[in-house]
Amino acid sequence: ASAVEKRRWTLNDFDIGKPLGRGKFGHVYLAREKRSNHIVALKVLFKSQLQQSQVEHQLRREVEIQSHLRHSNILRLYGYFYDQKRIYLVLEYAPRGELYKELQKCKYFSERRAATYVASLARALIYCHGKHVIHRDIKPENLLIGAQGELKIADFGWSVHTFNRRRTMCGTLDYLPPEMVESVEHDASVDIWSLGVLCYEFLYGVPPFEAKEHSDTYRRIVQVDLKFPPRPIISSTAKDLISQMLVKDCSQRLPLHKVLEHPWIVQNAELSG
Ligand SMILES: COc1ccc(C(=O)Nc2ccccc2)cc1NC(=O)CCSc1ncnc(N)c1Br
Repeated sequence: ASAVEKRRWTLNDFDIGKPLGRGKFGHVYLAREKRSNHIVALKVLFKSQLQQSQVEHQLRREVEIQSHLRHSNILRLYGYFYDQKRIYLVLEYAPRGELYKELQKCKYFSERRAATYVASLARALIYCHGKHVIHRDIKPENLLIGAQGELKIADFGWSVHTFNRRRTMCGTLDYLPPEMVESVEHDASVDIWSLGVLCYEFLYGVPPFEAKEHSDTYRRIVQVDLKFPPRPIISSTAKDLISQMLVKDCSQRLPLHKVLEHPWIVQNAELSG
């Protein structure tokens, strides 16, 4: 049986360790599954909170989606169990923690590090789209770092299967493409836009359409008001890739497999990344 084989887990199957952070709707703890000694992250969600936010169906869909996803750049959801008041998610533990903290610490990443992350995210999204799953909420807060420094997409709180494309507004505005901000039909190309926003933020330390007021961010997104600051100095190939992903017409955005062939990625991404 695998290290964390899926059985009817209860809380007694785990030794609970330090708190790892406050994820969406709940707290996350380091934990060890007693039988296998396997280290995991245990996320505790309160049923009452899920009920009042009407996200139980979302969680059920997410658990269903995650059970079919196996990719080194996607954080595993090994399984779940519940008791009277709580639902517990047994998650893969990412030993090097949260990417956004790393970005805050470094201010911005080198072009090699940014390209390595973008390449691994592109591969993870190609894998998801191949399974008709769009993520729709790729942002630094949802990214973790594995033991070898590799990126792990960690929260599918808003993912949907493409056949039931939703118009719901979700997550912060910064990462949403025009079609979601204007809440019209959207498809897998939303993840290409978000990857472009992420690439910009990895290189400059701030998202491209950031503004004080929500309404200004909204306007900058729908107008694709993309500007490249003079500092830090970024290569023209990096700007070219970002400009090909942050395109208003979703059918004109650079497809993910073309992202992996772009000169900036080919010249800068570490293969292992
Ligand atoms: C596959 O990862 C998830 C899958 C699902 C959900 C989730 O809450 N879904 C959800 C919750 C309510 C309603 C609808 C969806 C959340 C995560 N992941 C997380 O919350 C990340 C927890 S923080 C952490 N985890 C590992 N190693 C670390 N070092 C850290 Br820090």
